[in-house]
Amino acid sequence: MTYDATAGVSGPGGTPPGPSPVDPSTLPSAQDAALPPELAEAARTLFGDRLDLAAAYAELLATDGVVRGLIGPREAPRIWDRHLLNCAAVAERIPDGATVIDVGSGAGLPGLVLAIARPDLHLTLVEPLARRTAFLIEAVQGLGLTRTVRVFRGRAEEAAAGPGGGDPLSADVVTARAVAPLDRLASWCLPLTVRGGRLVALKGSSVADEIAEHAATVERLGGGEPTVYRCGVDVIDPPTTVVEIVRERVVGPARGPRRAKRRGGRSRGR
Ligand SMILES: C[S@@+](CC[C@H](N)C(=O)[O-])C[C@H]1O[C@@H](n2cnc3c(N)ncnc32)[C@H](O)[C@@H]1O
Repeated sequence: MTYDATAGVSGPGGTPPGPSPVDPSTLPSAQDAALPPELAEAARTLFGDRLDLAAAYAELLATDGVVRGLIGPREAPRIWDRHLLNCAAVAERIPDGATVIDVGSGAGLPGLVLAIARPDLHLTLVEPLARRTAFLIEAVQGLGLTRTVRVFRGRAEEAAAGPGGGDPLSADVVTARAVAPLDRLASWCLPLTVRGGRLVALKGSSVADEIAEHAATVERLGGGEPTVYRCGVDVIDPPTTVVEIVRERVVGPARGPRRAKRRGGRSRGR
């Protein structure tokens, strides 16, 4: 596990080996990441004057991201609607100047997209896999986001415990997309959230079933009632569905069965 507060460089030769060599004729091109004209208005609304930066990230995903096996080749032509716009819409749920931890960032979704759309946020991208964090570090540097984004290599549970015996990571908002079912997500993400802060999980159409199944566990973990919001209404179609859970109570780690207390207070050694 490494804690990279400055999004340090993965220099030439420093990148772990990716998948086996690819036939150059099948390599994705920057063309695949071109913003489709029908999405241009939504992209301008969501990224404003950072649209060029979003386009640079789209290109990186569609080329390097595909070659290094971080996203599937079939995703390249869908990068804007399924990934960038879908994730950027969630920015409306995040308060000004908030600290944000994105758990299971993968290739930077939604964390890097939020950093691009919202320069007022401070983000930590939490991702355990070396190949992915190498890509993230390079992307953060290449896109000029080192002032507001850092990359933590490790699992959410390790970040919450305090990396290398240091301070635990925490943030006002913890985001996650396509990482785990709601019960596991809450157990990983609520400990990373400040009290009164919230988990914002991007979910699909079956979110109501997931909430029904896991609400009791979420409550036990100190979470409030899960609430569903639709983001980007009238901007993207379909809007992005998120479920939010406020960390209402700080619950300690699970303990074993309680021992019966002795009468008369603490026991004395004999
Ligand atoms: C299906 S990918 C989704 C990546 C990205 N969020 C997206 O939407 O494209 C799930 C990611 O979660 C990461 N992950 C799995 N368990 C994790 C944990 N306990 N803590 C942090 N990340 C985790 C995986 O390494 C993987 O990159």
